[in-house]
Amino acid sequence: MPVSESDFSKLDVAALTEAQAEAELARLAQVLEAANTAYHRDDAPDISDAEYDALKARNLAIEARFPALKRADSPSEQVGGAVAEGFSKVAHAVRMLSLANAFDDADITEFDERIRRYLGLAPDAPLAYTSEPKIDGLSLSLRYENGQLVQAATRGDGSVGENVTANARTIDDIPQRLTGAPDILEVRGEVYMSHPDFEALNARQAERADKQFANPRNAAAGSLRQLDASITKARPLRFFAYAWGETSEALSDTQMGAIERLAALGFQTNPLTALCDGPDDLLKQYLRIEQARATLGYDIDGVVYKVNDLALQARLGFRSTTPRWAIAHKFPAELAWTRLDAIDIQVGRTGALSPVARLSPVTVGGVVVSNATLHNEDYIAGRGNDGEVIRDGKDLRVGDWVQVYRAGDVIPKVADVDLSKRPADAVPYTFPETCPDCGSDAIREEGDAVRRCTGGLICPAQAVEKLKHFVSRAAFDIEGLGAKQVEMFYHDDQLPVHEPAEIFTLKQRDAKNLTRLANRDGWGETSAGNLFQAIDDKRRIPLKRFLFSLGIRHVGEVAAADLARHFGRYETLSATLDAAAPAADRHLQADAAEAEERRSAMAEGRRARIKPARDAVWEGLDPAAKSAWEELIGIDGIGATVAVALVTSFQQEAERASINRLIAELEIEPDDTPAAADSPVAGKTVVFTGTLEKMTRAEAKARAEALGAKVSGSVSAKTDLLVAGPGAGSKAKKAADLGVETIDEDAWLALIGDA
Ligand SMILES: NC(=O)c1ccc[n+]([C@@H]2O[C@H](COP(=O)([O-])OP(=O)(O)OC[C@H]3O[C@@H](n4cnc5c(N)ncnc54)[C@H](O)[C@@H]3O)[C@@H](O)[C@H]2O)c1
Ligand SMILES: [Zn+2]
Repeated sequence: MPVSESDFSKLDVAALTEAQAEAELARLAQVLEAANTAYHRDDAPDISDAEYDALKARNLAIEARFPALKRADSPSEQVGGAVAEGFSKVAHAVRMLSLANAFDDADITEFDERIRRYLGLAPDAPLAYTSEPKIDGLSLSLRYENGQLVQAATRGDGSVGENVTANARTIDDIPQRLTGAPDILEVRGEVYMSHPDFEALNARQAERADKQFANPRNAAAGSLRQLDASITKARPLRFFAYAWGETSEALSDTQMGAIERLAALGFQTNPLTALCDGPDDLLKQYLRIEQARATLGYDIDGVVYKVNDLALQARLGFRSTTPRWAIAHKFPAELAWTRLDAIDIQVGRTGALSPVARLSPVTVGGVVVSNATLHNEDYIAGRGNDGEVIRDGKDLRVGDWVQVYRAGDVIPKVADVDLSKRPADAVPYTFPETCPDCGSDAIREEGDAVRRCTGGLICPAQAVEKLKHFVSRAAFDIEGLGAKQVEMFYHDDQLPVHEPAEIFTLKQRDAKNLTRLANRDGWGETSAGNLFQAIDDKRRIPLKRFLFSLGIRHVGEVAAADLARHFGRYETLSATLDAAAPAADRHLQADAAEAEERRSAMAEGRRARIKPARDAVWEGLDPAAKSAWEELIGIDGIGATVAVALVTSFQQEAERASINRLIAELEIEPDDTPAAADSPVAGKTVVFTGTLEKMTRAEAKARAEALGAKVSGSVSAKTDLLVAGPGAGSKAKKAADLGVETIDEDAWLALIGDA
């Protein structure tokens, strides 16, 4: 496929023409500038660090291939972002730079080779480095004159930073006064926030309905860069010193010596700082620090290596934005190791027992992760959905050292386990065979990876989840009655709500109670009155919302809307479900018969005869049941799975009784698509087949439905019209057999007035 001009952002750098490269550099300059502003100035990044790093690397690669195209405002020449408004500016006596990045082992060997070349050192000449964690916070420069802290500044764009002196004075780790320090000393390091402090801050913010911080780095940056220093004071910030700017006399002649001197002056320095004698040693230290990452209690995003000898550092000097004598070896963005502290079982609305990993918090891809899904019992045991071996068959145990994986916005997963770190007393996890909530048997049906509680309505966990679903946004959406309130009423002795119908009897029951809701703690006349009013407002409800709110397995918003559109009225739907019940049974029997046939065919070494096996089961079924069933599964978007789930819950006595109690409280609005009445296809059942050339199948369906037609997936006696494009097969034949009118796409467009 030819790549259009606007698509070359996806092109390989090696494939770019000069013109494309120029346009791409312009695009990258703009995108990176916006990302820098969001990240550095507003402390609210809108792309992930990995995405940012990839864009930056792409920019560099294009510049390397087309040096002449490098822009005056090239992102590779810039550090950080501009000073935010409201702060006074501080010009740095010595620029505050960034660090070059390394992502794999080869980058580190190259780093060492480059330095040796630059200095003219033989490959075997000794060359020592320091290695230290790369703290994920923001850098700060502290200026001391005659031992007094006189100024604190952020990095800003590297040359000019923000004056945050008053803010820095509120941080306990930062000494106000030094003894025995050079007359002029600029100490540089990282301001950061610990995990527990970060969590407590976000909890406090939530209580005040204030903004949540995505990760400790953003929280630290947002807290330090406050125009009102009393806000900074209330935020528990910390500081690690690891570098220096202007000094009136040298701190030491080595990096390590300088760090020790800073520690002696009263600064916090990182205890994992170590001296290494070459790339191999650096990589060992990298692994050590990566493994320690989850237990540090604060975020690090890599390991920094620096040439130890300060005289050599001076000879190596700087590129435009980074020193030649240091490099940041970054951790992979989406992976992190941490401890599996516990496995909890959550019971869902449909009874599914879902195992959840409770993890020691670790930041992965810019987000703190403390929970991850473990899918189901097979996954914990090291088996995939089809019984295949996963993670080399390694199971997961409480206490294990596990690798957490997170990509984009997906729920974090546990990807791997390090058996060498398994505690001696770790035992295989036994998945519960009873519901942790109600004690009912939890069983696994054949072919289902999930174990389910059989308690149904008597299971509190299921009941509460069902209620939460019932009041959710796309369902009844009752103002003032969210997940929290539902949970509260579920456990309330005076005014309990155990099923949806009881929501609608709250007001009436409350009136009979000695202590009225309005007189309870946290409530008043107004709030109780508002709640009852909001509930009354939802007594009239559109059919599709009603169906969705029932929380029947497989019946999501789309299926609910399809059903509502097809049946129009609740009574029609429920009558069809009742009529179809014997057929749904047969369908399940046919599935069982098919499985049995497959098994015996396999054992007998012959080909399975699926169709005859299934067909035999259907013999002698009441035609009314069969036609109701066919109507159901003929609805576009509704398959046998949905149909069985629907019929089963409507046949389940307790559940049906609960639905009937609910209906008694409601007025269900029939679904009649507006503007449909005057269309020639309104009320008609239409089937599309073959290739449509002027529209997609989805468009055709949406358009037909907007005009009040019902779109079905299969041809039956109830079909009014078949629209057949080229390649129409069995459906066209069946329509001809049944005498159903068949037209082509153009005739269809003419009929609905779209030609
Ligand atoms: N998501 C976004 O939109 C976005 C935008 C801009 C930048 N970023 C992220 O910010 C980072 C780039 O910013 P950068 O230029 O500050 O580079 P950097 O953070 O990768 O490296 C330089 C910084 O590391 C810090 N550091 C921590 N520990 C250190 C130590 N022991 N020794 C020396 N320095 C140490 C210093 O503050 C220094 O300024 C990248 O991780 C990038 O992904 C993200
Ligand atoms: Zn249960």
